[in-house]
Amino acid sequence: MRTRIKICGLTHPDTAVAAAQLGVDAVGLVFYERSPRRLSLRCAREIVAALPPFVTVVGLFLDAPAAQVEEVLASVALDVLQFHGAEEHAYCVQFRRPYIKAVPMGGAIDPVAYVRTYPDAAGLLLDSHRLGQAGGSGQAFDWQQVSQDLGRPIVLAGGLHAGNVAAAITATRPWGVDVSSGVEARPGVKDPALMSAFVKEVARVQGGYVE
Ligand SMILES: O=C(O)c1ccccc1N[C@@H]1O[C@H](COP(=O)(O)O)[C@@H](O)[C@H]1O
Repeated sequence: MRTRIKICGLTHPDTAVAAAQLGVDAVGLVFYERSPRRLSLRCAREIVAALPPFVTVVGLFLDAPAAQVEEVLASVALDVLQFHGAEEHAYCVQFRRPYIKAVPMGGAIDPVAYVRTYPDAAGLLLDSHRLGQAGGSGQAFDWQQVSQDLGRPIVLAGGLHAGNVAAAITATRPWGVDVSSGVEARPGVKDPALMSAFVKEVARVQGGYVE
């Protein structure tokens, strides 16, 4: 099975298109106010308008008021919602969109509990933050924590980059990988060369990349 790739925190149409041309499956747009990758609605619409078809657009929110999520949904064509905070199940389902729920793998967290709490999540995104922290730290967590099949698509995140993603995939066999800071020149600015190296490395570890 091919490991899907999401690059998160795109802030410019050109880099979003570059990501699509590299073959990524999904791009993430950040609507968390305290993130250096946070987008205005106008910028988000410009990115979506620039993308070719068949690229999933994921909107990242962190404990946002429901009205804010609705406001974004009313003007930006998001395919999937990513909830990265302490959002409860009833909150996540109210938008009637596919969603993925971030699991804070820092500390003594049992991801199985999240499978039960979010039975209709399209997938669980395992990130390295602790419960109550924001996530997107650029730090990896101990992949040995992902030792069992959760019976749900897993997106591995947290501190991934071209230098460690092969080991991460080998250790956890995720449905997909998600990277943000590991392909950036600086916070909020993606580096096309780092994005390319990341995508090539994912393909290489699966024996699928031919230059
Ligand atoms: O990108 C952010 O600024 C962000 C802010 C708050 C929560 C999550 C955030 N990003 C997501 O965090 C993971 C891991 O990111 P990284 O590769 O370790 O930088 C990823 O899903 C981002 O989408």
